[in-house]
Amino acid sequence: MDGCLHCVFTWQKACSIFHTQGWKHLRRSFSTEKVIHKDHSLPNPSWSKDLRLLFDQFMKKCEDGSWKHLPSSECKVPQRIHSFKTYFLDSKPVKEDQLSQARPFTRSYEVGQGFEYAMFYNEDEKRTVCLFQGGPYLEGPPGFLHGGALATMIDTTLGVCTISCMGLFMTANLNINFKSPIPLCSVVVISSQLDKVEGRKVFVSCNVRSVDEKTLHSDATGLFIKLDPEKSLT
Ligand SMILES: CCCCCC/C=C\CCCCCCCC(=O)SCCNC(=O)CCNC(=O)[C@H](O)C(C)(C)COP(=O)(O)OP(=O)(O)OC[C@H]1O[C@@H](n2cnc3c(N)ncnc32)[C@H](O)[C@@H]1OP(=O)(O)O
Repeated sequence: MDGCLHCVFTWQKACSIFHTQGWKHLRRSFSTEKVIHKDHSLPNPSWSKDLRLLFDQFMKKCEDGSWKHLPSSECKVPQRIHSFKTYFLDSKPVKEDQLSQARPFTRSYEVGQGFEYAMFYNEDEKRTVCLFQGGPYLEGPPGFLHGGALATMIDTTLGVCTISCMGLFMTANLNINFKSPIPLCSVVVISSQLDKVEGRKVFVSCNVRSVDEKTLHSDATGLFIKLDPEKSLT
């Protein structure tokens, strides 16, 4: 955990405050108070046995320090958001009343209905694993997970992999092969890794497998670009 901000704070809340109230407010939140928010990446009653077992297995792997659970209380992000401020500080691309409604997409459903997931990060191997259970509101074909919901989790996992390794980036390109449909409410493992860095470009990839690893549901590659402070996003 980075040194100077010893607060417990959700990544999601950080994004929300950052987007709705701006960088100054986010910075104030960190400099004047310790804010404690619920960690959404811990087991809850909606988690299936598979998800709990996998979560426990990965928590065990964390004991020797090789893997790290990435809780909602991750502290690194606000410092890394610093590099974003150039882009958002003075721009108002979205109306205030709309921004006040904003919330992180993957945490915007009731518990158990949408995206239930936990992520783990291995710094040495530059890998991030996401244990994902897609709830009933994420249906695509009857009884199966919507491809867009999987794309969201792939983007998020690759994004976290990139951000954990390299700082703040945005997705420029995402290529997904959907190989086998995912039964709704089942658990899959999204295993991602950083493949290559070329200047501002980071190439990452992942595969999505069933819990027993026998089914390859999907594989994907992503290109993330480090933002150029000289350019505005809006
Ligand atoms: C506020 C942040 C809070 C963060 C907190 C994190 C919390 C939780 C983590 C969750 C993780 C979630 C991850 C979700 C990620 C997203 O979904 S981001 C949203 C979707 N993406 C976008 O909206 C991006 C839109 N695009 C852009 O803004 C820009 O195109 C860009 C910023 C990506 C790049 O623009 P620019 O900086 O001008 O780059 P360029 O100079 O044009 O290009 C640089 C090099 O990259 C190559 N390149 C660019 N785009 C592509 C592409 N699509 N495909 C292939 N290559 C591309 C380009 O050719 C340049 O290459 P060279 O340098 O010439 O070799």
